[in-house]
Amino acid sequence: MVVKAAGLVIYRRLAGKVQFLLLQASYPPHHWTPPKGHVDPGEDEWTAALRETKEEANLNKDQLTIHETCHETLYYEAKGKPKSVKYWLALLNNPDDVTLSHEHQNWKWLELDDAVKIADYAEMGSLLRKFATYIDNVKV
Ligand SMILES: Nc1ncnc2c1ncn2[C@H]1C[C@H](O)[C@@H](COP(=O)(O)OP(=O)(O)OP(=O)(O)O)O1
Ligand SMILES: [Mg+2]
Repeated sequence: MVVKAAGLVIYRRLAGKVQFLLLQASYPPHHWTPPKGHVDPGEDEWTAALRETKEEANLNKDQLTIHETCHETLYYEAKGKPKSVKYWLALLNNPDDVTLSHEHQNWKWLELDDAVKIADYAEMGSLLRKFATYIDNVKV
């Protein structure tokens, strides 16, 4: 059985630069990921992605422009079990504050190369690069 999770890759535009939001887990290995978490029984991935974003970063759907057609699913092994994480891309409309839950100890807004470095896992790096290309092509 695959453990399902979902989240949002949130970015903002600041001084002409695109920055991605990454949260650092408050437990080992203190890894950095976008807001995301487990899909509850009976819940779909979209609903879980929004719920986890609210719980982990205190950002609501109405603060975001979600690019519904830009999404990707990562597959990896976590705690000995196969896990899937579906991410959608979302713009934070205004430079609003992030508030963390106890699950995270820090957050950063990072431009693409720094985000790829801190996110560490190769597939997450590819996902961020793909989403950045999508952002470059978004008509503003
Ligand atoms: N993209 C990835 N590829 C491989 N391993 C990863 C990746 N992201 C995180 N991990 C590792 C870090 C941890 O050792 C383990 C579980 O991390 P993660 O999937 O972030 O779940 P989590 O239990 O910390 O939080 P959540 O409840 O938000 O899913 O997998
Ligand atoms: Mg989580």
